[in-house]
Amino acid sequence: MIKLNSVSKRFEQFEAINNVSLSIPKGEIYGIIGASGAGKSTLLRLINLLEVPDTGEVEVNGQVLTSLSNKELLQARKSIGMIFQHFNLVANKTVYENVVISLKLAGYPHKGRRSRAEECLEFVGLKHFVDKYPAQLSGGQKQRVAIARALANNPQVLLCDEPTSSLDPNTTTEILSVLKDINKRFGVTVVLVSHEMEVIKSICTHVTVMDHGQVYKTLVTKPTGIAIVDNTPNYFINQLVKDGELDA
Ligand SMILES: Nc1ncnc2c1ncn2[C@@H]1O[C@H](COP(=O)(O)OP(=O)(O)OP(=O)(O)O)[C@@H](O)[C@H]1O
Repeated sequence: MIKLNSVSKRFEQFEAINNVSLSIPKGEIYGIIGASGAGKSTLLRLINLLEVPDTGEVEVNGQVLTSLSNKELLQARKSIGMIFQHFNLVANKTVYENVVISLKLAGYPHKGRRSRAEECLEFVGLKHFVDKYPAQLSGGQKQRVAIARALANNPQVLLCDEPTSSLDPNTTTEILSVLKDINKRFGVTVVLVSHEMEVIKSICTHVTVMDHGQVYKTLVTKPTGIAIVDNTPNYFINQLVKDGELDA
């Protein structure tokens, strides 16, 4: 369970998050949507204290993060993974090194690091990519590496900041399937920030609509399921002909 109690965050004079209270139930896929600048990313970053609130309390898995010492916070953050729109991989490190980094930082026992990193890469379907560099991967593959890295320390929560916004529809489908699988198999609570309505509707069971730094409304939703994307040449031609754009 994640709880925000009357949380506010200012950037200079600008109130990016204004007195937000929110409860995110354990084991759910929770969406946050809203217009650009509504405060979605800031809200997400407040959950693991990447942004420190000016006022209010943040509680994750029964721990009030806002009351912890820096050392205790580092420990608590092990149970909160995060992925980003632009993947944030280290360019001069291999796929394997990018994943093992998070194990090293968390003080994971040296002996088990390789097998744990490989296990996570296998889960995201990239076991044979261990020696590649980020530049040699597609966007979807880069996001899978980032997911493997986020999963390495067995988090209970996965924060996702626009994870599919740089990806094409087909790859978006793949990544959403991975997120859903993580939620189902490991019971990880997924918090998904996106401006893409179809993404939010497809897998979320609860959705908060943000507006001007505040919660506008929270709804319990029924996931519509992940759309299968047809990317055959004939699909594109049929769409173009149907729309009258092309003389077949
Ligand atoms: N580090 C910062 N310094 C100054 N202003 C910031 C900072 N981070 C966010 N803001 C401002 O806070 C507001 C909310 O930003 P945020 O990124 O949370 O919105 P968002 O809903 O995620 O938008 P988008 O969909 O465009 O990413 C914006 O007006 C933004 O310019």
